[in-house]
Amino acid sequence: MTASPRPFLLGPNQYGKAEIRVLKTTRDGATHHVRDLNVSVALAGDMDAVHYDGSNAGVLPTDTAKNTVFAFARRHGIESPERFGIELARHFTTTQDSLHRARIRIEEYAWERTGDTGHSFVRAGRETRLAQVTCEGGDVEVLSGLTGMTVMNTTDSEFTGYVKDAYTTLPEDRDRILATAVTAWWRHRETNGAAPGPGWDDSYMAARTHLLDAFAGTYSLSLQQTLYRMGAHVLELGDGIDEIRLSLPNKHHFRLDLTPFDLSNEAAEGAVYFAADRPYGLIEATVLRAGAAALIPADLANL
Ligand SMILES: O=c1[nH]c(=O)c2[nH]c(=O)[nH]c2[nH]1
Repeated sequence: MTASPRPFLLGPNQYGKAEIRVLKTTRDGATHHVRDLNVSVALAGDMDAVHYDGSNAGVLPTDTAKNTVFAFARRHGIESPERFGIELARHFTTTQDSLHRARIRIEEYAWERTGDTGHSFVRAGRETRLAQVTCEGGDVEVLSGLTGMTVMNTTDSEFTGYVKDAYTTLPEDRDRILATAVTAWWRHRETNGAAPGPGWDDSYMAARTHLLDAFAGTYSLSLQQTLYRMGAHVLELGDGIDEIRLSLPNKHHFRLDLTPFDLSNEAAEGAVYFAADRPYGLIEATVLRAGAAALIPADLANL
């Protein structure tokens, strides 16, 4: 007797351990160094049996994935989020026959030194560094990125000449504040996980600088134009970066009408603004090197 076909089929699936918080210290005499990561492991492969029949024979426990992260931090150290992700992704896919794809997503929190002890730190109020490494069929894809890099220009930004319909009330503005919290992911051309020439940490710092330089250096006619300039600057000056995806919330600052209080409030006078937190415009785009494929998912939240 042949089994009747299943009415419901298993679709795309993955499993793993999310948000493994690991802090690695290294000591250079009295000078200590720290790397503070939040690591998420997502594994995929031959997982029909566990879903259909409850057979765990091909399932590496998520608890083991967590232990592996801690053990690798001790055994290999954490040179950079990208390198650590590559080591982990390769490990899972090369040691377990049932696992065909490993995706390691890492957030790094920055600490700055305080005092002169060599072992005292203050958590930096900076952006969060991001890395994602995907290992599948021997190929390694490395994305680097950042989120929460809040920037503002208090002039050199306008928004005029836009479409006006029956519902448009927005006044044209030739001197507005432009502020955003940058989320960016960029893709490294190398598919075998080789570090870019300057190394992962310097490559990251360079891309961050290029984003900031383009934001500060662009006279903005729209956040869309600023976004494109920021992405293009990273592709132009970065080392081996083919694609960058940016998500820029427009953190609106509305210049107030203070005439009821007999006060003018022009930008040129040093105006007062209402910093609105929502709703916000959300400007998102990928910028690509000509000839490169768009491989970074459009929905960065699901990356
Ligand atoms: O830079 C901007 N782009 C827009 O598309 C837009 N829409 C809007 O209301 N304000 C702005 N600002």
